[in-house]
Amino acid sequence: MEQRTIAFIGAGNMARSIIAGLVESGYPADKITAVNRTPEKSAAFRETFGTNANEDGIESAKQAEVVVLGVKPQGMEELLASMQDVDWSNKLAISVAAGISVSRLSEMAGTPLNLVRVMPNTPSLVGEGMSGLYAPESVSDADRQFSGELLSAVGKICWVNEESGINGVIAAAGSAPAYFFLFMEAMQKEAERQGFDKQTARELVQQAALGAAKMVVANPDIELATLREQVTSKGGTTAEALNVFNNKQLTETVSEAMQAAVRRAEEMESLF
Ligand SMILES: NC(=O)C1=CN([C@@H]2O[C@H](COP(=O)(O)OP(=O)(O)OC[C@H]3O[C@@H](n4cnc5c(N)ncnc54)[C@H](O)[C@@H]3O)[C@@H](O)[C@H]2O)C=CC1
Ligand SMILES: O=C(O)[C@@H]1CCC=N1
Repeated sequence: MEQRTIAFIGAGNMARSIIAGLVESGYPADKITAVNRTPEKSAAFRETFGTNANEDGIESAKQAEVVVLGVKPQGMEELLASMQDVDWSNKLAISVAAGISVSRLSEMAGTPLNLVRVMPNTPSLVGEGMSGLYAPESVSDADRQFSGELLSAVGKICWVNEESGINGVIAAAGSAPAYFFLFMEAMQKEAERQGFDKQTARELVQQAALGAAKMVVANPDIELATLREQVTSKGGTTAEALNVFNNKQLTETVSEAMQAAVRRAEEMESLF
């Protein structure tokens, strides 16, 4: 892929996941700058990943060809307002923030940004990210291609044609690792209750999750329902467990949870 200088401003959990995946994929660490207000946090990027790192978002943005805005949505307005001296005209900006539109980000910057919105997720850390991207028509093919390749270096990508599609990506992928972690946490707890030590309980659960995910990936032509049925012997144990999930309306609960994530993203659009 093309190698441009990239500054990650607000290098926290999400930016760290992308940076780790990028460096692991062979992107030159010296083309990456991680900026965090806390010196210990920025130093950790230098030490762990060999990237440049500092606490000066404005200077780093000025020097970079690509600026990834990685702060929390609550901090975005303050960050962009502090960057009035940055000449955005020849830069590609990438925002990973939930709930802030392209037009709102430009308003915060006080100038029309050449901006791609990305909704990544933390498995980017291990090269298994899933990112949704949205670019307004004004973004060039070269910048679209670069953004797509950047996120492809840390996982899979999909483009959405409407900006509202980003909120759907949040519900199905951005927030989704947390759903699976919660499910696994609950399973680990119960396995411990049933007598396994913590480490064994975790191994039982994580390996089952990994195996299930790998089976899904390895069998794109087999419906998820069929994979489920293959585990479920008539009159057996799985059927009993699934009955409990169905009686407690797991499917409806999952829908409600995903809808709540979308609603919150929409709400944030009016807050920030
Ligand atoms: N954590 C996740 O799984 C995902 C997060 N996102 C988005 O990523 C963004 C960041 O989220 P996290 O990484 O979880 O938050 P975080 O709190 O871990 O990272 C943000 C970092 O920015 C630093 N920071 C704040 N203001 C700064 C400034 N003016 N200059 C330099 N550094 C500054 C903070 O010290 C913090 O370390 C959010 O907008 C969120 O919507 C998107 C997809 C997934
Ligand atoms: O919880 C959040 O708002 C962010 C966006 C997707 C994952 N984390």
